[in-house]
Amino acid sequence: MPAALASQGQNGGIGPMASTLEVLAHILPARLLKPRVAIVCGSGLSTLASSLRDVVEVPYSSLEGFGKSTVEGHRSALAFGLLGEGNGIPVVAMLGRFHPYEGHSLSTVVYPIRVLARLGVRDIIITNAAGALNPSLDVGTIVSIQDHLAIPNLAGFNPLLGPARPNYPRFLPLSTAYSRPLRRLVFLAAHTLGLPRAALAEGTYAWVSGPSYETPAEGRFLRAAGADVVGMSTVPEVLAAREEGLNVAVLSLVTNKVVIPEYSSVREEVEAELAGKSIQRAKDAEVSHEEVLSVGKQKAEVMKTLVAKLIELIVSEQP
Ligand SMILES: O=P(O)(O)O[C@@H]1C[C@H](O)[C@@H](CO)O1
Ligand code: HPA
Repeated sequence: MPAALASQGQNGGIGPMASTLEVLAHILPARLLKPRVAIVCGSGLSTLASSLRDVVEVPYSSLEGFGKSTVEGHRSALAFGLLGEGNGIPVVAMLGRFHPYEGHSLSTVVYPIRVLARLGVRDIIITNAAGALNPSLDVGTIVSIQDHLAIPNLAGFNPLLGPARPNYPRFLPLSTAYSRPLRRLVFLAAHTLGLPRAALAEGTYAWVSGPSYETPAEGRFLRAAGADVVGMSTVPEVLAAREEGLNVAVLSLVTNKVVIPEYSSVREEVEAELAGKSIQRAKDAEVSHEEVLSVGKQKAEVMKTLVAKLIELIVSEQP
Protein backbone atom coordinates (compact mmCIF):
# COMPACT_ATOMS: atom_id res chain seq x y z
CA MET A 1 0.00 0.00 0.00
CA PRO A 2 1.45 3.44 -0.82
CA ALA A 3 2.81 5.14 2.33
CA ALA A 4 0.78 8.28 1.57
CA LEU A 5 -2.44 6.26 1.69
CA ALA A 6 -1.50 4.34 4.81
CA SER A 7 -0.75 7.57 6.66
CA GLN A 8 -4.25 8.81 5.84
CA GLY A 9 -5.66 5.97 7.86
CA GLN A 10 -5.20 4.97 11.42
CA ASN A 11 -1.46 5.59 11.42
CA GLY A 12 -1.01 2.03 12.57
CA GLY A 13 -2.20 2.92 16.05
CA ILE A 14 -4.47 4.92 18.25
CA GLY A 15 -2.50 8.11 18.66
CA PRO A 16 -1.72 9.57 22.09
CA MET A 17 -4.66 7.74 23.69
CA ALA A 18 -3.17 7.29 27.15
CA SER A 19 -2.46 11.01 27.44
CA THR A 20 -5.93 12.02 26.18
CA LEU A 21 -7.66 9.71 28.66
CA GLU A 22 -5.46 10.89 31.51
CA VAL A 23 -6.34 14.55 30.87
CA LEU A 24 -10.06 13.73 30.77
CA ALA A 25 -9.84 11.69 33.98
CA HIS A 26 -8.16 14.67 35.62
CA ILE A 27 -10.72 17.26 34.46
CA LEU A 28 -14.01 15.38 34.76
CA PRO A 29 -15.99 14.51 37.88
CA ALA A 30 -16.67 10.75 38.21
CA ARG A 31 -20.37 11.09 37.27
CA LEU A 32 -19.45 12.48 33.84
CA LEU A 33 -16.35 10.44 33.06
CA LYS A 34 -18.12 7.34 31.73
CA PRO A 35 -20.61 8.58 29.14
CA ARG A 36 -23.13 5.98 27.99
CA VAL A 37 -24.10 7.70 24.72
CA ALA A 38 -22.23 10.09 22.41
CA ILE A 39 -23.53 12.72 20.02
CA VAL A 40 -21.55 14.15 17.12
CA CYS A 41 -22.90 17.59 16.19
CA GLY A 42 -23.02 18.46 12.52
CA SER A 43 -22.75 21.90 10.89
CA GLY A 44 -24.85 24.42 12.81
CA LEU A 45 -26.01 21.73 15.26
CA SER A 46 -23.73 22.26 18.27
CA THR A 47 -26.78 23.35 20.31
CA LEU A 48 -27.81 19.66 20.39
CA ALA A 49 -25.81 19.52 23.61
CA SER A 50 -27.95 22.19 25.26
CA SER A 51 -30.36 19.55 26.57
CA LEU A 52 -27.55 18.38 28.90
CA ARG A 53 -27.13 19.68 32.45
CA ASP A 54 -24.10 19.93 34.77
CA VAL A 55 -22.05 20.38 31.61
CA VAL A 56 -18.27 20.38 31.61
CA GLU A 57 -16.75 21.53 28.34
CA VAL A 58 -13.29 20.32 27.44
CA PRO A 59 -11.62 22.29 24.63
CA TYR A 60 -10.01 20.17 21.93
CA SER A 61 -6.87 22.27 22.39
CA SER A 62 -6.35 20.61 25.79
CA LEU A 63 -6.53 17.10 24.32
CA GLU A 64 -3.47 15.73 22.55
CA GLY A 65 -4.43 14.08 19.27
CA PHE A 66 -7.45 16.32 18.68
CA GLY A 67 -7.40 18.81 15.83
CA LYS A 68 -9.22 22.13 15.60
CA SER A 69 -12.62 22.42 13.91
CA THR A 70 -12.12 25.28 11.50
CA VAL A 71 -15.53 25.24 9.80
CA GLU A 72 -18.14 27.81 10.74
CA GLY A 73 -20.92 26.16 12.74
CA HIS A 74 -18.53 23.78 14.53
CA ARG A 75 -17.05 24.36 18.00
CA SER A 76 -13.77 22.82 19.12
CA ALA A 77 -14.85 21.20 22.40
CA LEU A 78 -16.31 18.09 23.96
CA ALA A 79 -19.32 18.69 26.22
CA PHE A 80 -19.86 16.15 28.99
CA GLY A 81 -23.18 16.32 30.83
CA LEU A 82 -26.26 14.54 32.11
CA LEU A 83 -29.54 14.09 30.29
CA GLY A 84 -32.87 13.85 32.13
CA GLU A 85 -34.02 13.83 35.71
CA GLY A 86 -32.58 12.04 38.75
CA ASN A 87 -29.08 10.68 38.30
CA GLY A 88 -29.38 11.49 34.61
CA ILE A 89 -27.82 9.69 31.67
CA PRO A 90 -24.14 10.55 31.19
CA VAL A 91 -23.69 11.81 27.64
CA VAL A 92 -20.80 13.32 25.71
CA ALA A 93 -21.16 15.56 22.68
CA MET A 94 -18.56 16.53 20.11
CA LEU A 95 -19.58 20.14 19.50
CA GLY A 96 -17.66 20.16 16.27
CA ARG A 97 -16.03 17.62 14.00
CA PHE A 98 -13.01 17.40 11.74
CA HIS A 99 -13.41 17.06 7.99
CA PRO A 100 -10.65 15.78 5.72
CA TYR A 101 -11.12 18.85 3.48
CA GLU A 102 -9.89 21.06 6.35
CA GLY A 103 -6.53 19.37 5.96
CA HIS A 104 -7.02 16.85 8.77
CA SER A 105 -5.77 13.33 8.13
CA LEU A 106 -8.40 10.61 8.31
CA SER A 107 -6.75 9.34 11.50
CA THR A 108 -7.32 12.75 13.12
CA VAL A 109 -10.90 12.85 11.81
CA VAL A 110 -11.75 9.59 13.61
CA TYR A 111 -9.50 9.90 16.67
CA PRO A 112 -12.26 11.42 18.88
CA ILE A 113 -14.50 8.45 18.09
CA ARG A 114 -11.81 6.08 19.34
CA VAL A 115 -11.49 8.18 22.51
CA LEU A 116 -15.26 8.13 23.10
CA ALA A 117 -15.30 4.34 22.74
CA ARG A 118 -12.59 4.02 25.38
CA LEU A 119 -14.57 6.22 27.77
CA GLY A 120 -17.32 3.59 27.71
CA VAL A 121 -19.73 4.96 25.09
CA ARG A 122 -21.86 2.16 23.63
CA ASP A 123 -24.17 4.04 21.28
CA ILE A 124 -23.27 7.00 19.08
CA ILE A 125 -25.65 9.38 17.37
CA ILE A 126 -23.89 11.11 14.50
CA THR A 127 -25.57 14.15 12.95
CA ASN A 128 -24.78 16.14 9.86
CA ALA A 129 -26.10 18.71 7.45
CA ALA A 130 -26.68 17.29 3.98
CA GLY A 131 -27.99 18.17 0.56
CA ALA A 132 -31.03 16.32 -0.79
CA LEU A 133 -30.50 14.29 -3.96
CA ASN A 134 -33.89 12.60 -3.65
CA PRO A 135 -36.40 15.16 -4.96
CA SER A 136 -39.02 13.99 -2.47
CA LEU A 137 -36.92 15.25 0.47
CA ASP A 138 -37.75 18.80 1.49
CA VAL A 139 -35.39 21.20 3.20
CA GLY A 140 -35.76 20.74 6.96
CA THR A 141 -36.48 16.99 6.77
CA ILE A 142 -34.44 14.79 9.08
CA VAL A 143 -33.22 11.61 7.39
CA SER A 144 -32.45 8.50 9.43
CA ILE A 145 -29.54 7.00 7.51
CA GLN A 146 -29.82 3.32 6.68
CA ASP A 147 -26.78 2.88 4.43
CA HIS A 148 -24.02 4.82 2.73
CA LEU A 149 -22.28 5.20 -0.59
CA ALA A 150 -18.66 6.28 -0.09
CA ILE A 151 -16.78 6.71 -3.32
CA PRO A 152 -13.67 7.95 -1.45
CA ASN A 153 -13.62 4.67 0.54
CA LEU A 154 -14.00 2.61 -2.61
CA ALA A 155 -11.16 4.57 -4.18
CA GLY A 156 -8.63 4.11 -1.37
CA PHE A 157 -9.38 7.01 0.99
CA ASN A 158 -10.48 5.02 4.03
CA PRO A 159 -9.75 5.66 7.71
CA LEU A 160 -9.13 1.97 8.30
CA LEU A 161 -6.16 1.80 5.95
CA GLY A 162 -3.00 0.78 7.72
CA PRO A 163 -1.29 -2.20 9.27
CA ALA A 164 -3.54 -4.81 10.90
CA ARG A 165 -3.85 -4.32 14.65
CA PRO A 166 -4.50 -6.91 17.34
CA ASN A 167 -8.13 -7.07 18.49
CA TYR A 168 -9.40 -5.17 15.43
CA PRO A 169 -11.05 -6.83 12.45
CA ARG A 170 -8.85 -6.68 9.34
CA PHE A 171 -11.91 -6.62 7.07
CA LEU A 172 -14.74 -4.67 8.66
CA PRO A 173 -18.21 -5.71 7.44
CA LEU A 174 -20.55 -2.77 6.81
CA SER A 175 -23.79 -4.45 5.79
CA THR A 176 -25.26 -3.73 9.23
CA ALA A 177 -23.29 -0.57 10.02
CA TYR A 178 -26.41 1.50 10.68
CA SER A 179 -27.99 -0.25 13.67
CA ARG A 180 -31.51 -1.45 12.89
CA PRO A 181 -32.50 -1.44 16.59
CA LEU A 182 -31.37 2.20 16.87
CA ARG A 183 -33.18 3.13 13.67
CA ARG A 184 -36.32 1.59 15.11
CA LEU A 185 -35.89 3.79 18.19
CA VAL A 186 -35.42 6.88 16.00
CA PHE A 187 -38.89 6.35 14.51
CA LEU A 188 -40.38 5.49 17.91
CA ALA A 189 -38.85 8.68 19.34
CA ALA A 190 -40.37 10.76 16.51
CA HIS A 191 -43.74 9.11 17.14
CA THR A 192 -43.54 9.72 20.90
CA LEU A 193 -42.76 13.38 20.24
CA GLY A 194 -45.70 13.66 17.85
CA LEU A 195 -43.53 14.79 14.92
CA PRO A 196 -45.40 14.88 11.62
CA ARG A 197 -44.68 11.81 9.46
CA ALA A 198 -42.96 13.96 6.81
CA ALA A 199 -40.49 15.39 9.34
CA LEU A 200 -38.49 12.14 9.37
CA ALA A 201 -37.46 10.03 6.39
CA GLU A 202 -35.07 7.13 5.76
CA GLY A 203 -32.32 7.13 3.21
CA THR A 204 -28.81 6.52 1.98
CA TYR A 205 -25.99 9.04 2.56
CA ALA A 206 -23.36 9.65 -0.11
CA TRP A 207 -20.02 10.77 1.27
CA VAL A 208 -17.98 13.16 -0.86
CA SER A 209 -14.71 14.74 0.20
CA GLY A 210 -15.73 18.34 -0.50
CA PRO A 211 -15.08 21.18 0.02
CA SER A 212 -16.62 21.96 -3.36
CA TYR A 213 -20.31 21.24 -3.62
CA GLU A 214 -21.47 18.86 -6.34
CA THR A 215 -21.77 19.78 -9.97
CA PRO A 216 -25.17 18.96 -11.51
CA ALA A 217 -23.59 15.94 -13.26
CA GLU A 218 -22.17 14.68 -9.96
CA GLY A 219 -25.55 15.16 -8.30
CA ARG A 220 -27.26 13.16 -11.06
CA PHE A 221 -24.58 10.48 -10.77
CA LEU A 222 -24.96 10.08 -6.99
CA ARG A 223 -28.73 10.02 -7.27
CA ALA A 224 -28.60 7.42 -10.04
CA ALA A 225 -26.26 5.37 -7.84
CA GLY A 226 -28.93 5.21 -5.14
CA ALA A 227 -28.12 8.01 -2.69
CA ASP A 228 -30.81 10.18 -1.12
CA VAL A 229 -28.60 12.80 0.54
CA VAL A 230 -25.00 13.92 0.15
CA GLY A 231 -22.53 15.35 2.62
CA MET A 232 -18.85 15.80 3.44
CA SER A 233 -18.51 13.98 6.77
CA THR A 234 -19.87 11.14 8.91
CA VAL A 235 -18.74 8.06 6.98
CA PRO A 236 -15.17 7.99 8.39
CA GLU A 237 -16.68 8.36 11.88
CA VAL A 238 -19.12 5.53 11.20
CA LEU A 239 -16.28 3.24 10.10
CA ALA A 240 -14.22 3.98 13.20
CA ALA A 241 -17.24 3.63 15.47
CA ARG A 242 -18.08 0.24 13.98
CA GLU A 243 -14.47 -0.83 14.26
CA GLU A 244 -14.62 0.14 17.94
CA GLY A 245 -17.81 -1.91 18.36
CA LEU A 246 -20.24 1.00 18.88
CA ASN A 247 -23.89 0.96 17.79
CA VAL A 248 -24.39 3.74 15.27
CA ALA A 249 -27.36 5.95 14.40
CA VAL A 250 -26.97 8.75 11.86
CA LEU A 251 -29.37 11.66 11.43
CA SER A 252 -28.92 13.97 8.45
CA LEU A 253 -30.67 17.31 8.35
CA VAL A 254 -31.57 18.30 4.80
CA THR A 255 -30.32 21.89 4.54
CA ASN A 256 -30.61 22.34 0.78
CA LYS A 257 -31.67 20.60 -2.36
CA VAL A 258 -28.73 19.62 -4.52
CA VAL A 259 -29.04 21.57 -7.72
CA ILE A 260 -29.71 18.94 -10.40
CA PRO A 261 -31.30 20.77 -13.33
CA GLU A 262 -32.15 18.77 -16.40
CA TYR A 263 -29.40 19.10 -18.96
CA SER A 264 -30.18 22.27 -20.84
CA SER A 265 -28.59 22.99 -24.19
CA VAL A 266 -27.20 26.45 -24.82
CA ARG A 267 -27.13 25.65 -28.56
CA GLU A 268 -30.90 25.15 -28.50
CA GLU A 269 -31.33 28.43 -26.65
CA VAL A 270 -29.21 30.32 -29.17
CA GLU A 271 -30.99 28.69 -32.09
CA ALA A 272 -34.36 29.58 -30.55
CA GLU A 273 -33.16 33.14 -29.94
CA LEU A 274 -32.04 33.46 -33.57
CA ALA A 275 -35.40 32.10 -34.70
CA GLY A 276 -37.15 34.72 -32.58
CA LYS A 277 -38.53 32.15 -30.14
CA SER A 278 -37.99 32.05 -26.41
CA ILE A 279 -37.19 29.02 -24.28
CA GLN A 280 -38.26 28.89 -20.63
CA ARG A 281 -35.35 27.76 -18.50
CA ALA A 282 -35.26 27.30 -14.72
CA LYS A 283 -33.27 30.02 -12.95
CA ASP A 284 -29.68 29.11 -12.04
CA ALA A 285 -29.31 28.31 -8.34
CA GLU A 286 -26.32 27.79 -6.05
CA VAL A 287 -25.94 26.31 -2.58
CA SER A 288 -23.90 28.06 0.13
CA HIS A 289 -22.64 27.19 3.61
CA GLU A 290 -24.61 30.20 4.93
CA GLU A 291 -27.81 28.53 3.71
CA VAL A 292 -26.70 25.26 5.34
CA LEU A 293 -26.07 27.02 8.67
CA SER A 294 -29.31 28.96 8.53
CA VAL A 295 -31.42 25.79 8.09
CA GLY A 296 -29.36 24.13 10.83
CA LYS A 297 -30.26 27.00 13.15
CA GLN A 298 -33.97 26.83 12.29
CA LYS A 299 -34.15 23.06 12.78
CA ALA A 300 -31.69 22.58 15.65
CA GLU A 301 -34.50 22.55 18.22
CA VAL A 302 -36.41 19.67 16.61
CA MET A 303 -33.19 17.74 16.03
CA LYS A 304 -32.24 18.33 19.69
CA THR A 305 -35.59 17.06 20.97
CA LEU A 306 -35.38 13.99 18.73
CA VAL A 307 -31.84 13.18 19.82
CA ALA A 308 -32.72 13.60 23.52
CA LYS A 309 -35.78 11.32 23.20
CA LEU A 310 -33.72 8.78 21.27
CA ILE A 311 -31.13 8.68 24.05
CA GLU A 312 -33.85 8.16 26.66
CA LEU A 313 -35.27 5.26 24.64
CA ILE A 314 -31.84 3.70 24.06
CA VAL A 315 -31.07 3.69 27.75
CA SER A 316 -34.52 2.50 28.78
CA GLU A 317 -34.17 -0.50 26.41
CA GLN A 318 -30.51 -1.26 27.27
CA PRO A 319 -29.74 0.26 30.69
O1 LIG B 1 -20.15 18.51 9.35
P1 LIG B 1 -21.31 18.44 8.41
O2 LIG B 1 -21.31 17.22 7.56
O3 LIG B 1 -22.64 18.61 9.12
O4 LIG B 1 -21.14 19.71 7.45
C1 LIG B 1 -21.73 19.86 6.16
C2 LIG B 1 -20.81 19.30 5.10
C3 LIG B 1 -19.79 20.41 4.95
O5 LIG B 1 -18.84 20.31 5.96
C4 LIG B 1 -20.58 21.65 5.13
C5 LIG B 1 -21.05 22.18 3.80
O6 LIG B 1 -21.94 23.25 3.94
O7 LIG B 1 -21.74 21.26 5.91
N1 HPA C 1 -23.44 18.78 -0.67
C1 HPA C 1 -22.47 18.29 0.14
N2 HPA C 1 -22.44 18.53 1.44
C2 HPA C 1 -23.43 19.26 1.96
C3 HPA C 1 -24.48 19.78 1.18
C4 HPA C 1 -24.48 19.52 -0.20
O1 HPA C 1 -25.36 19.96 -0.97
N3 HPA C 1 -25.29 20.48 2.02
C5 HPA C 1 -24.78 20.35 3.25
N4 HPA C 1 -23.64 19.63 3.23
